[in-house]
Amino acid sequence: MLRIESGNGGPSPTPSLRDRPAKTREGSLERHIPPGELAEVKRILYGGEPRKLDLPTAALSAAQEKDFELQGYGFEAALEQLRRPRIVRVGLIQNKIPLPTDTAVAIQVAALHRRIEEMVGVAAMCGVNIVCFQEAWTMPFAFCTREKLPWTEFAESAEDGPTTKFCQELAKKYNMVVVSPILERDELHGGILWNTAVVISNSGALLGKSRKNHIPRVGDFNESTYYMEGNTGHPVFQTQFGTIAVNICYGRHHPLNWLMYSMNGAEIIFNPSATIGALSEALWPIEARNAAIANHCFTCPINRVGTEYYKNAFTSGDGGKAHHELGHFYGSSYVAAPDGSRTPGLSRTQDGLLVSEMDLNLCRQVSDKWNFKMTARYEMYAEKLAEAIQPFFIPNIIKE
Ligand SMILES: NC(=O)NCCC(=O)O
Repeated sequence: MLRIESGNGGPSPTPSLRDRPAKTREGSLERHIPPGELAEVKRILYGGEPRKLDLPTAALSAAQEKDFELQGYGFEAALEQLRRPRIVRVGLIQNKIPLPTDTAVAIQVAALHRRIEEMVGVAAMCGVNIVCFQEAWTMPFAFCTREKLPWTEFAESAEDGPTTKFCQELAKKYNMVVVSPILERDELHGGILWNTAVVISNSGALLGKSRKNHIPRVGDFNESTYYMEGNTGHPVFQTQFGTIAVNICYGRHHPLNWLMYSMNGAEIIFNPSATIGALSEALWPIEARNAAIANHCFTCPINRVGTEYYKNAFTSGDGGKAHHELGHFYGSSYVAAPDGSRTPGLSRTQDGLLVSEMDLNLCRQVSDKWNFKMTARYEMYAEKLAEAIQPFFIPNIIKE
């Protein structure tokens, strides 16, 4: 069952940031820092502020009517002589599950399809070229329960499951690349499960899939009960709009995981996630932003919103009381650029669509300035890592 949070009941007017409750840290800054100081505080915290996009009025009204936040920002790059600007609009979608978790599986999936369909419709009005949804977007994040049924029934074929077919229709209809992270059932290999992002070209063709490389063993994120570490490596997908990769949720904590997508040429790395406030909210603004800086690329972390309620209580194996909720998913999806600048985050509590316009030429421009790829000592790290993974590794500690 889903706990309904206040403000969830229907369309609400869009107040100015100063009147808005503290749903984001940017909202708090806007409300409490004197306007004269705000620009300087933002410069220090965020680097250059991306420009606000002028989104179509029809899109803004549709978002308001359908009760989700719509924000748009644009990142600038310098004009070059030999390359045209490579402008792409990326859409990130964060959402609550619309129905209680004990509703029939097929009805929950259908309701999520309907919700995403209306949000993608608005993304199309905003000229979005590539859209990405949150981790395991077709289901509640029920792995905390350690129960198999009914949750494993949400798993689908990445190649021809109903959700992939649904996304292919959206991709064709809107000429949009769709990144669809699902729970995958792999019929070719004994029907086992994976946590997988399916990537669909704007033509509607299936481009491929990328499986979650790092499975959490923290708190109630009991995902290792359901699926193993992915075996697809670090694929990148060359689309008409740019070269993209998907680093699913917990992979965000592993700098080398980001690096490997970047090594394969990713210009935009999506990070569809499901994570909760008590665990990771302080890490959230740092990790993907740092990855954008370190790898000269754009990063796009997305987190779901809301608190999901489970009928059967589960324990955390820590002697504490059994409980019915994993925690509060705090949304706050954002985009970070290679120069360290970033958009404000979407709401901590409300469904939202973040539209970001980026000139991908910025990746090489920042790389030429900071030269992290050139100055890195990959051969030294590779040699040391090869040694460090040996069972009888001797750390290089210098003692008196
Ligand atoms: N979905 C997932 O991997 N969550 C783990 C918690 C986190 O990485 O913040």
